[in-house]
Amino acid sequence: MQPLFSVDSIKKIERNFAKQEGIELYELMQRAGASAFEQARRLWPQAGHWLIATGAGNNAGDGLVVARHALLAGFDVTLVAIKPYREFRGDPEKAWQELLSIKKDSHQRFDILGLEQALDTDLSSADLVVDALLGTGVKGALKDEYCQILERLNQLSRPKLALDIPTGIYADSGLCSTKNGKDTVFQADATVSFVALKTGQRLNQALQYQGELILETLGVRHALSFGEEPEAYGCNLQQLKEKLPTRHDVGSKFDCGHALLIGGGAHLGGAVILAASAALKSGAGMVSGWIHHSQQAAGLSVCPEIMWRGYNSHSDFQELADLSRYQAVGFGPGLGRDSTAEQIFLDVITKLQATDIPCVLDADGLYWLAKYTSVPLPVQSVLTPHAGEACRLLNAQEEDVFSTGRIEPQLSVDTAYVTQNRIKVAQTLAKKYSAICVLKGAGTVISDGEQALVLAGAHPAMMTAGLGDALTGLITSFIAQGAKPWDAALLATEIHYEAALSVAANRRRGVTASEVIEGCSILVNQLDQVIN
Ligand SMILES: NC(=O)C1=CN([C@@H]2O[C@H](COP(=O)(O)OP(=O)(O)OC[C@H]3O[C@@H](n4cnc5c(N)ncnc54)[C@H](O)[C@@H]3O)[C@@H](O)[C@H]2O)[C@H](O)CC1
Ligand SMILES: [K+]
Repeated sequence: MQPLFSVDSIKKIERNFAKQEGIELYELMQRAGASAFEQARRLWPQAGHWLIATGAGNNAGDGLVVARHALLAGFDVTLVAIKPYREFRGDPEKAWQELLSIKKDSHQRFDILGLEQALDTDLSSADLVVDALLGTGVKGALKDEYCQILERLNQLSRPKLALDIPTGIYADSGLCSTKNGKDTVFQADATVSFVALKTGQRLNQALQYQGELILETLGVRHALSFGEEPEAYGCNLQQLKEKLPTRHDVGSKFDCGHALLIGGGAHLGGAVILAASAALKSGAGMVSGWIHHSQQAAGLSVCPEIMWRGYNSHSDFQELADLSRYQAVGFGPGLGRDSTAEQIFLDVITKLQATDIPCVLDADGLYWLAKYTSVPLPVQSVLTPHAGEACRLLNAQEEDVFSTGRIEPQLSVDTAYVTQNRIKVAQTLAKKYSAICVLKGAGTVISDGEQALVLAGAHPAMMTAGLGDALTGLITSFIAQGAKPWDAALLATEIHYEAALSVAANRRRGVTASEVIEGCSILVNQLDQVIN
């Protein structure tokens, strides 16, 4: 697993490491520039003319070290200096002096352009663009001169490398700077990040702008050994594959878990049908679906292997509600917000409390949970909110129900807050509801209130209805098959994402949840082969 640190922690780790090794921070800048240079050569060996744009801080210093290596290797270099080098102080000044001191061949080109000159010059002779404008030190919206040069650099159809983090991305949140509603960010093909990964590099717009993410530790082998707590950990499917429940050669459907999906109120069948299909196709031995009777025929025609049972009213539902035979319950997709749905919520949650059957709550299940925050959830329940649902759950107060009746909770945080504080929100929700929280979004954050993991990434094809229902079905299925809810949440989230990527291939639009469910089935079976 890969630790993800705040910028403050990274700075402390750098300082403590330098102290421990008896080296200066300038040595780290040297290593940063040298390693970025090597990575750029590896990625784009044909690049003979390097365009390096520098800002005003240590990130610019890293860029000047790259420039020195490029000149020493015999390449042409054009520097674009937003701040004049004569005004540099400290380590960036040292890097500048060292760059000036080298001897280059007379045929080598070495130009330095200020902002105005750069904007007036045809820069298309460069083979590679290196962004050393701003790194982790960026605060607030980018100043105009940075926006202007970024627009120009992004227009160049040349490979682009960002040093540490693309200019315009905030390293703690992964959000980006904007101006007049447009993102002002360097669009990198690759980013060479230094020392350790910053939390924001697995979240939000960073996923769109950083390209391939390469970590150069600069010798800091054990970032965890400097007393700084990571904010979260990143991990991938390779690291999770062992969590897939074992499937034996001999046995029956009764050995492979019975998952129950509850939802699909009147006119709302699609979501629970998708969730139940995902549970079945990811390996549950048996899947039952409880759905409004008006939707039952639709469920049967889509997936006759699922045991669909219809309810008309809450009293019908009570007759169905013997929950003891299931190993996991997925609750909420398309359930609805009427009084029947409310009764069903209270009924199911109360019944499950008396068992050790984990419950995965999604969609309208989360809506009702926000109305009844004080109703204890079954042990090891899993909540799967997106940002909007997370707001509702965060804002919900017990007194909403008990003192003021069922009103919409007072808004105190909004989705922008959730997006900006994804790790903290997932941790807070997990604590508040004593559950595992799977906060969906660009970089899904999973927390049990203590640890937090960032999984999956972002893909344009995933912005489509039904994908969340599929995830609910997958988590429920893995729990039913024997995985611990925490492991099931991690595994399902990553499989869901990887399957969506592979199903989407080159498509950015029009990928359906049904296709992703098929993709999950294929991926689960591939994992099975790898493990066995
Ligand atoms: N500490 C080390 O020795 C190492 C650092 N590395 C690299 O350093 C950067 C972080 O450097 P820092 O000087 O803290 O910040 P920046 O270079 O990113 O920028 C600071 C610079 O930018 C100005 N500024 C801030 N906000 C804005 C804004 N919105 N618009 C315009 N300008 C802004 C601010 O005034 C400062 O002048 C890190 O990312 C690494 O690349 C090395 O990795 C190794 C060791
Ligand atoms: K940068």
